[in-house]
Amino acid sequence: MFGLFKKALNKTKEALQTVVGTEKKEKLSKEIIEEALLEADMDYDLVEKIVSKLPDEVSKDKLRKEILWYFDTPNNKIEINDKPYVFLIIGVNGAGKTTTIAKLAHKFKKEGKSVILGAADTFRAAAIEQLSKWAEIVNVPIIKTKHGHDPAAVTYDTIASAKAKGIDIALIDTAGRLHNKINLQNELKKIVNVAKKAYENAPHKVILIIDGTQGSSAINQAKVFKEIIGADGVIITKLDGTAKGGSVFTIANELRLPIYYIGVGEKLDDLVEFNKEEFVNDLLEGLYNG
Ligand SMILES: Nc1nc2c(ncn2[C@@H]2O[C@H](COP(=O)(O)OP(=O)(O)OP(=O)(O)O)[C@@H](O)[C@H]2O)c(=O)[nH]1
Repeated sequence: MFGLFKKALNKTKEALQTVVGTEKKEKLSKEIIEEALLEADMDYDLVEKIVSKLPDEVSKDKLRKEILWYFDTPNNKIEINDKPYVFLIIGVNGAGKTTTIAKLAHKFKKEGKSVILGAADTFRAAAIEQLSKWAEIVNVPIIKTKHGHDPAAVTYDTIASAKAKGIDIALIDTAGRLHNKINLQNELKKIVNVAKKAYENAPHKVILIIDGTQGSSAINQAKVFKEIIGADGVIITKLDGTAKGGSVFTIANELRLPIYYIGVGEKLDDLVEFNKEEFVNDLLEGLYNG
């Protein structure tokens, strides 16, 4: 069970070790803990809250309890309880939407479910091509249209096709950047309305993809998406590529949304279901070196 987040926290561990060293520790001083958590990019206010409750010398267990106390995100698993179950994937360009859709498709297929993709990011030709390549690799059908065509129509066709063919899950990609915020808002709202026309329960989950390497700018962009369309939860990508593992706490606290998965690499299997206790355990293992 443990160690699931080791790959995600590899670089963060290295950053922590620049502060605490590499030998195993029973206790750490609260000053060192403060410095290490800030080094891992945990939000300053959060670090201050945690540290204010600590004695001078702190055991791993004590610190685990304090961090979990402030890590106020529910462990929400996605339960596929309808057919088709429709996911709308939103987020800025480059956050990892396309790769994450491929990883989700791969995961659901491994669980024996059928999947269809919808290429509703019609704003960029490359996005349609990229998703088509993934569909081929994962071996799932894809509904697509020409660059510039109506993304709501692609959404409708994807859901209608899932219904007609008895497909379990539809994963729909969306554009991350239009000409401006109003355009983006109008397009996403239209996609949601049309999804409901295709199937009244859709979309079952609107998932916001956040680039874990981007720090506070990613959080501000995520807030814009949450504000204009709403989201049920997030997936944080590229945690393997950053020493900012502490940003997971900031994202959870600022957005107040469940974290469903963490992206830990560019391969199809590099997607880990999030669990806050395990995540904190792995982070503390990095801090106390064991
Ligand atoms: N290391 C690492 N790289 C990732 C992860 N997820 C995505 N990437 C990489 O990040 C880059 C951007 O990912 P895309 O999936 O193309 O991002 P996107 O949001 O769909 O971007 P557009 O297609 O430009 O809208 C690619 O090079 C991916 O391989 C991850 O969890 N870890």
